[in-house]
Formats: sequence, structure tokens, C-alpha cells
Amino acid sequence: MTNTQVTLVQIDNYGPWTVTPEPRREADLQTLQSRLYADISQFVGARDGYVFFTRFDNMIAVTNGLGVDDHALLQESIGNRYPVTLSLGVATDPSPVTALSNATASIQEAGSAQDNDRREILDGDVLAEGDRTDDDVQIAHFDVNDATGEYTDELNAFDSFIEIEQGYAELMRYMRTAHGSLSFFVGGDNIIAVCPDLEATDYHDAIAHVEETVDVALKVGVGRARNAQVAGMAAKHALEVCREDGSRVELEW
Ligand SMILES: Nc1nc2c(ncn2[C@@H]2O[C@H](COP(=O)(O)OP(=O)(O)OP(=O)(O)O)[C@@H](O)[C@H]2O)c(=O)[nH]1
Repeated sequence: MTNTQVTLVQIDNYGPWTVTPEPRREADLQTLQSRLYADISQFVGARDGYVFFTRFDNMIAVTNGLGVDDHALLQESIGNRYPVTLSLGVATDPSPVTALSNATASIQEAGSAQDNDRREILDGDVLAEGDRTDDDVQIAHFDVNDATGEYTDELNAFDSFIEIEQGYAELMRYMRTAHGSLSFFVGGDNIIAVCPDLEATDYHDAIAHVEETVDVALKVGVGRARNAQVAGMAAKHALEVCREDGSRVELEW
């Protein structure tokens, strides 16, 4: 059974900082946010987790395999190198959205995101090493069918983006509502969903729903493992099987 460890990463008091002493240049904020995301992705990825940029001021990570010490080191390293600090909430649950809700609560209980005195919270529980299993994380890697032929080579870049985002919006809402899954746009035409124990029929239903609702055709490869990196790599291999044999759903286990 899945047991997803989710970490909410929240920049402390970021809103006020962006306008103090007066509004900061937008390009500088964009640069800060993307560099911060890159650094966190490298740190978490080197420990076999995944992190998604989400809203940039709040990022969501799958951190099975990262302990309390890893989380504390991330806070220390970012605090030493950036003009902002991070609060981290961690929780584990068979349902990814429940894990995220609990991780969020542990930060919210310590104070507001815009509270100058609430800084570098590290709260919640990590999975004990002895409780980890090879089924803890289920990752589904979705991809738009022939995005290059349908959109990239046919429409202007913005209209292509609208089509891809429509597919993303419908999928993320469906997977959240029907399954408590967390789905993230990761660039190009790719969406990665962090899922509980789902079956092939669940993925067929999700793909059918998106196609019926917004006319975007998806395929998906799914993997599971003790961490996001291994589960995600299995999902990518499964997606390659879809490409080879034309199937829409492949589970790699
Ligand atoms: N984040 C991420 N992006 C990817 C990955 N593979 C492809 N992309 C992005 O997706 C875009 C489209 O590539 P593909 O999905 O291979 O192309 P396609 O035209 O949809 O073709 P098929 O997937 O074979 O139907 C690329 O330009 C990349 O931006 C991946 O594994 N991860």
C-alpha cells in the first residue's frame, strides 16, 4: 500500500518581502523563485525525491527517504544563501492529499505565511526507515499524445500552451477529486501525478474524462517504488512502452 511522505515548502513572509521597502523588480523575483526551485529540486532530487514548483512561494515535494536532518540541512543551506527562509511541514499517509493537508496544518498551526515572527518552522513526522516499503510511492507520468504534431508544429506557442494547460487543469482537478492525487505540470506536455494505490481502470477513466471534457488526448505510464525517483523512472519506462505499442495506460509492476 502507498505511504507517501509529502513536504510542504513555504517561503516565510514572502509577500511582504516582495514589496519592502517598495515593490521589487519583477524580473528579479522571477529569477529568485526559479533559482530557489532549482536548488531545492537538486537537493531533494539528489536524495531521490521529487519537488514540484506549484506556486513557487509554496512548493510540494515527495520526500520518502529524506529524514528530519535532511530537511533541517535544506533550511540551513537556503537560509545561508538566499534573502528568504523556508518553513517545512512533513506528513505521511496512504493518500497524497491527506499527507499534504497534514503537512500544511503543521505549518499553519505555527502562524501565518505572512507573519514576520514565524520563520524556519520544521514540523511533522517522517517515515521511520524500518517502515518503508517498495510500494510507498506511486507516480503516474502523463503525456499529451503527439503534442508536437497536434499543437507545437501547428499553432503559435501561446495557443499550444492554452491547449496543454486545459488538459492539465482538467486532469489535476479530476485526479484530486476522484482519487486524492496531486498532479503537477512539469514542462512541455508532461504532467506528473502522485497517486494512492490506483488500478489501470482508474487511469483509463481519467484519460477518458479529460478527452471528453477538453478534447486533449493523454497517455500515462505508472511506476511504484520506495521513493519518487525510482517510481518516476519506472513510469517513464512505462510511457515508452505506450509509445511503442500505442497503448494509453501502462503499469510497470
Ligand atoms: N518534464 C519532462 N518533459 C518532457 C519529458 N519528455 C518530453 N518532455 C517534454 O515534452 C515535449 C514533447 O515531447 P514528447 O512528449 O516526446 O512529444 P510528442 O509530440 O507528444 O510525442 P509522443 O509523446 O510520442 O506522443 C518536449 O519538448 C519536452 O518539453 C519528460 O520526461 N519530462
